[in-house]
Amino acid sequence: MYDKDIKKKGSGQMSRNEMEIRIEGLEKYYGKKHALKNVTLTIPSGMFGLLGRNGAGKTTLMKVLATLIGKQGGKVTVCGIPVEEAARIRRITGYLPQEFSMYPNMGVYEAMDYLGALSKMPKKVRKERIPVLLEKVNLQEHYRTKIRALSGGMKRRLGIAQAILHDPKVLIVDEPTAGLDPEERVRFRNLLCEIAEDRIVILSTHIVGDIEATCEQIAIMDEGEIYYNGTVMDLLRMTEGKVYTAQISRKDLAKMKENYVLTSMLTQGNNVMVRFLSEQKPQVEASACEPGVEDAYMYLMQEKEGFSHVLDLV
Ligand SMILES: Nc1ncnc2c1ncn2[C@@H]1O[C@H](COP(=O)(O)OP(=O)(O)OP(=O)(O)O)[C@@H](O)[C@H]1O
Repeated sequence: MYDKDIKKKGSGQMSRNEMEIRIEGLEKYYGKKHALKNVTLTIPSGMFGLLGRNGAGKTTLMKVLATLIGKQGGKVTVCGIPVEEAARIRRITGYLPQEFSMYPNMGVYEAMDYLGALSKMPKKVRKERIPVLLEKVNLQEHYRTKIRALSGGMKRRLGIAQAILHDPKVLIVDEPTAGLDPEERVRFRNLLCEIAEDRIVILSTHIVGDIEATCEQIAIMDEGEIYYNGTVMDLLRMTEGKVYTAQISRKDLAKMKENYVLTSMLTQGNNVMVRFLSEQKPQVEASACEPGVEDAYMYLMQEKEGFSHVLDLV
């Protein structure tokens, strides 16, 4: 339901404690499947990235925060409100799920207006707010366009507009850039950064580039557990001095793969430019280089699972 108090008490007036999500010892099971294992995390305001491969538990965590599913153990508060108080949380939270679909036969403005009416937003407020939001997501020229006729990127942007229609303090976005072309992906990330100026925005993704470009604070999840929580800068520092590049001949590639975790390869004629991880100075002729988030992620997974398993990720 639309909460008039949100207008009166903007996020700018909230105390620091109120503008964070606290998760302590969170446990979630689907039957016997242990999907979240003792998850402890504090999410501050701004853009927060949740990175992990498919099945890591990201969607499950997002759904608990959005009060779409319950939990079995632990304590979770969103801006000071316990997740058990679902109605209060929903008033301050916007959610864009992985599979987002919205009334395909309605026009863009019509659908937004309908959603606003459903949440009891007064007509006057809808008339003021919807045009501002559609301009923010760059759909101002598509008021009458039927939703089914929008491109994937436009639909995603409309998804954001509907998720922030009630001016939530928290926006949760699950895997938003999958399937978008590079231009749309950049536009979408920039939009999220803008929205995060005075909110908590959680971006869950398995695409390292999305995190690298937008988030200062991140968490890395795997098999229901948090393996890293901190700044991107600190994550990169962990991998400093462990990333190398080398030009090798194609015939040496198999051997290289046996000995090192390769984080990228670029074929150049009969040669291959490889980027790889090595704790010590490698035996092959190679130059040290600055780590990127992808290198750091692979390094972390190698630490966690051992060399042979991480090869499956490449
Ligand atoms: N409703 C469900 N019933 C049973 N198991 C589930 C259910 N939903 C998710 N799981 C399992 O819980 C684990 C975590 O799934 P989750 O969807 O949260 O991961 P994810 O990181 O979001 O991955 P993806 O990006 O593929 O959605 C997976 O092993 C998944 O198979």
